[in-house]
Amino acid sequence: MSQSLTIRRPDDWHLHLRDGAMLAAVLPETARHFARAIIMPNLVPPVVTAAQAAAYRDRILAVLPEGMSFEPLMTLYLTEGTDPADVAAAHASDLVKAVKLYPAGATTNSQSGVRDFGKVQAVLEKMAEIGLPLCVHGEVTASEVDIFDREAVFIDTVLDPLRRRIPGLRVVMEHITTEEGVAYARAGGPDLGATITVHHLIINRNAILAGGIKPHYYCLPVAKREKHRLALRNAATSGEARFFLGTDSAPHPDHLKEHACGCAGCFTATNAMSMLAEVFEQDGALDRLEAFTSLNGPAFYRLPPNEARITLAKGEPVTYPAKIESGAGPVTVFDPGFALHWSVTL
Ligand SMILES: NC(=O)N[C@@H](CC(=O)O)C(=O)O
Ligand SMILES: [Zn+2]
Ligand SMILES: [Zn+2]
Repeated sequence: MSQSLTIRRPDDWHLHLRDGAMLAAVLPETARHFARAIIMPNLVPPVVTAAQAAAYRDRILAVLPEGMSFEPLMTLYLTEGTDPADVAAAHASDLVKAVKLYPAGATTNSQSGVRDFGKVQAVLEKMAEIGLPLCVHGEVTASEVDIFDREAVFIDTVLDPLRRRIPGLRVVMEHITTEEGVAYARAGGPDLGATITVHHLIINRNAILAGGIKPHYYCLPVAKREKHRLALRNAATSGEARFFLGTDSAPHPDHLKEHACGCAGCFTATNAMSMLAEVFEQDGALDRLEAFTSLNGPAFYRLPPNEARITLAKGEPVTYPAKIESGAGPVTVFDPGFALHWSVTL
């Protein structure tokens, strides 16, 4: 018997589109299935001001293929020099949907991020006042903290004190990877959300390190032990409003992934929905896929869910390209390590 599932068109609440030829190459991979996405601002140089966000939005829309519709939801990269008035104006004009906090040095292109939180207190207070969410890459960067502990330590030593200092600040814990992240998100009120990637639902740290080093499974935050993957599966498939999809699809050309100092990031835009349907089916939770991909994110961001629908159909194993061409060389599509049977049919 063939099976199919119709859900509201999904959105991606954490996406890297890059710029130039890479942008043109990866945008259709997302726009094929997703109506909207929160666009990460970690370009070089970063998207710091409202004017830069408006220009980036125009560059994205300029390379959107004929016949595709897609709405980029822009973000600003928080720096110690960010002007609260510029942030408020960008929000008031409806251009910007969130501000992104990168602790300096935490991840790809985060060197302009925050070192001294005292310097961003005023802008965070302004954001709390106007209800503009702060998207947080939640890892400490101290070299003495083990890389597998950096998320849990961040929650205790940075995120929780920050939320206490600025009551009412709306926060999205981006790409959570630990049971501590799940528990903290669950304990927060309606002003706290958390995105979960597709790849962190599928791999644990063995995928990166056992049987030879696998650079295409390396991302930040790095995948953790199996118990953490299971906690993420439980959260994503629970239907709980605070958890929603942010793929963190993060393309890097293969020559920079397969490198002595390989870049962090998994490229999942191409097969994200097929992988998610497979994962939710494995967990007997297909009836909660729509909440995760299409309902909980808009509700957190106070946007209407999409009216359009997509249909996923189950059949013979799906074929998808192993790599896409990017102008900067091929980009490997994330390989979940098992066959996918669900495809987006319309
Ligand atoms: N997730 C990643 O491993 N990489 C992201 C940055 C980020 O989201 O931390 C990137 O921009 O490549
Ligand atoms: Zn990040
Ligand atoms: Zn990211």
